[in-house]
Amino acid sequence: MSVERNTRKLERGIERDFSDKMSYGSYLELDRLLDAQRPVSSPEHHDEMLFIIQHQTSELWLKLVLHELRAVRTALRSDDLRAAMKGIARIKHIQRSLTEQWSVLATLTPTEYAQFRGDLGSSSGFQSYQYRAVEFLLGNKNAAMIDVFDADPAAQELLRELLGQSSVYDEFIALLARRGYGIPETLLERDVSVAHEFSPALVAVYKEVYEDAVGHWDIYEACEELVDLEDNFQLWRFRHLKTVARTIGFKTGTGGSSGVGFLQRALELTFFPELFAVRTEIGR
Ligand code: HEM
Ligand SMILES: N[C@@H](CC(=O)c1ccccc1NC=O)C(=O)O
Repeated sequence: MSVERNTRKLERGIERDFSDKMSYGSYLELDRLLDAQRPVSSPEHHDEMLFIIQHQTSELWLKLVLHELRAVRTALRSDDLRAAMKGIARIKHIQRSLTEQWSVLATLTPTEYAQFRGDLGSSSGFQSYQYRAVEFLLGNKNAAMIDVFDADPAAQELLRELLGQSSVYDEFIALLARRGYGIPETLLERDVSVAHEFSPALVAVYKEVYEDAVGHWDIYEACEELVDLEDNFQLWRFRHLKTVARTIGFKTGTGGSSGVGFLQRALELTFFPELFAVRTEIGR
C-alpha cells in the first residue's frame, strides 16, 4: 500500500462503524469538552479563545496534579516512598507543561487583552479552586481563601476538606518520624488547618541526611524531589507574574487585588522551608 499522489490509502482493517461502540470522541466526551469554550466578548474578540483555552488546559493539568498529589499523600502515609516518588516524578512533568504553556499566552498583547478584559468582570484566576487545592495539599493552608468560594458550595466543600487534612509535607514529616528521625512532637501534632511553619529542629534532621546522603539515600532523594516540586511551583508563579506584568502592567486585578504587587508576595510563600534552609547549614 504505497503512497500515491501524496495520498495514504485507508487499510481495510481500519474501524469505520461506531454506531454501537465507543469511539475516540465518545470516550473523551469531546462533544462536551469542545463545547465548553464560550467567549463573552461581543462581538467575539479573536483572542478570547486563546484566553479561555489557556485557562481550561491549565485547569485540566491542575486536575491531574490533584489526582497524583492525593496518591502521593496516600503512599507516604503507608511508608511507600518509591510510589510517592513515582507520583512526584509525573507531577514534575505536568508542572513543566503548565509552565511552558505560558509562552502561548505571552502572544496576547496588552492591546489585544485590553479590548476584551472589561468583559471578564470580577472573574479572576484568584477564584481557581483547583489551584488553591494544590496549595493546600502541598501544605500552604489559608482558611481565608475559602471565603472566595461562597457561590460555589462544591468547591468550598473540597477546600474545607483539604484544609482539615494533613498535607503531603505533613505526611513526609510523619514518615521521617516513623523512620526514627528526631521529629518534634509539636510538628507531628500540629494544627493541619494552618500553614506549615518553619521548624529549626527539622533543619537539623535534614542536615543529618544531607551530610551523610549515602547513609540516608532514599530520604535524601525524596528531599530533592520535594525541592524540585517547590521550585517548579515557584517557576509557574513567576511566569504568571511576568505575564501579568506584560499584559496589564501595574493595573489592579479584576479579582480586586493590587495585581503584580500582590502576586509578587506569593513568591515569598514556601511549602518546604526547611529543605531550602538546610542548604545554608551543610558543612557548617
Ligand atoms: C493575561 C493573563 C492573565 C492576567 C492579566 C492575570 C492576572 C491576574 C491577577 C491580577 C491576579 C491577582 C488576583 C486579581 O486581582 O485578579 C491573578 C491571580 C491568579 N491567576 Fe492570573 N492572570 C492571567 C492568566 C492566568 C492564567 C492563564 C492562569 C491559569 C490558571 C491564572 C491563574 C491565576 C491564579 C491561580 C491566581 C491566584 C494566584 C495567587 O493566589 O497568588 N492566571 N491573575
Ligand atoms: N485577574 C486578571 C483577569 C484574569 O486573569 C482572568 C479573568 C477571568 C478568568 C481567568 C483569568 N485569569 C487569571 O487570573 C486581570 O486582572 O486581568
